[in-house]
Amino acid sequence: MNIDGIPTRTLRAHPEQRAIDIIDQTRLPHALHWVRVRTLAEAAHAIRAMQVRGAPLIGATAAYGLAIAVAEDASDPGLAQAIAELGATRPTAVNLHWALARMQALLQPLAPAQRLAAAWQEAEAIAEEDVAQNAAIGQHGLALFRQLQREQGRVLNVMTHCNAGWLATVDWGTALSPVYAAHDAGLPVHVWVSETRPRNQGLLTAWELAQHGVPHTLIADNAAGLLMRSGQVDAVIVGADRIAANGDVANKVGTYLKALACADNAIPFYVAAPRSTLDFACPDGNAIPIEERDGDEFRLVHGLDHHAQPAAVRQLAAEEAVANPAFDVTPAARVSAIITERGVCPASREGLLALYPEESRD
Ligand SMILES: CSC[C@H]1O[C@H](OP(=O)(O)O)[C@H](O)[C@@H]1O
Repeated sequence: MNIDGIPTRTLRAHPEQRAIDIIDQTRLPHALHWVRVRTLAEAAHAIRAMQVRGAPLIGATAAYGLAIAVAEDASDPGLAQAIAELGATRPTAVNLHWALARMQALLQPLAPAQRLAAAWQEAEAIAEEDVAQNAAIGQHGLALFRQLQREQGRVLNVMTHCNAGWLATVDWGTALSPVYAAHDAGLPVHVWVSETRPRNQGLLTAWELAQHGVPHTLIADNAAGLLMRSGQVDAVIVGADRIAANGDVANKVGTYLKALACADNAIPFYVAAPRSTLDFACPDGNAIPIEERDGDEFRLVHGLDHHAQPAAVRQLAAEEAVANPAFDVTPAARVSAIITERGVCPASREGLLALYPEESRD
């Protein structure tokens, strides 16, 4: 897709070379650098090191990573090893595990010789579904924004947290898809971009929005409450890494605090996510694994010369001195609505099953 003529697709497949190109997001916003992924090890590294990040993009990359792995070794042990290696990269985003389970269900019954073509085709299907679903999320979210903007009668001030833009998906984004749809429709929107520590995905959102000329303001995540209490925020919209069957939402750490502040200021709190983020087998937020990442993500300030890092700082920040949970859980009661490709629903089991009746276990 192009927004304002700027390519916004984050993953390019090269079936003839059995490889994919991805944007190395650890180099953004300073440099837009594409990396070719040719092996299972490179695909696993890209996810683990967050060269690719964002729940839907992680899922699509894992699907292609499995297709690349099958080109290396299509045997049953090879398939099992590749699924295990990719599945161990990051625990919270269910999209990764959903994509691997879908690929495994397709490939396991096939003879090894049939697996490569089928794997590549299914990975492409997963990627294209993500594009279409995120575009639909944009339209459903746009309808909500139009209603809010009519009520305000001025520029709509929307806050987001972390990056749930096109960089976090194969295309369009989830939380930012309604923002792009509004921008393209001429609906006046301004975005408060809440920064996230330690990986600074807020800068990715600011970079994206700047590419498209969408008015935005980057803020420290802790400034959100001040803006909400002073009437400068009309809605908050975020992505998700896993939505449990009861509507509890796992997302970048700091999301829960936004939802609490929204409740205290009567501001709607929306979560935008495609089907691959919904986990109907996960009963509630307590069952969602929260990724704990390496403390060096806090200790080392990227962009500076690591070697200049004073030894004393590293000594002070000993192993046990740093906790680095990458996500938190927002209870369904603090979520105003979930925006999916099938429409908008309450954050509840009933609400989700009304949109996805095929998932009912009754
Ligand atoms: C479109 S969902 C994006 C979701 O993923 C981000 O996490 P990470 O950057 O660690 O992969 C964050 O939670 C976003 O909301």
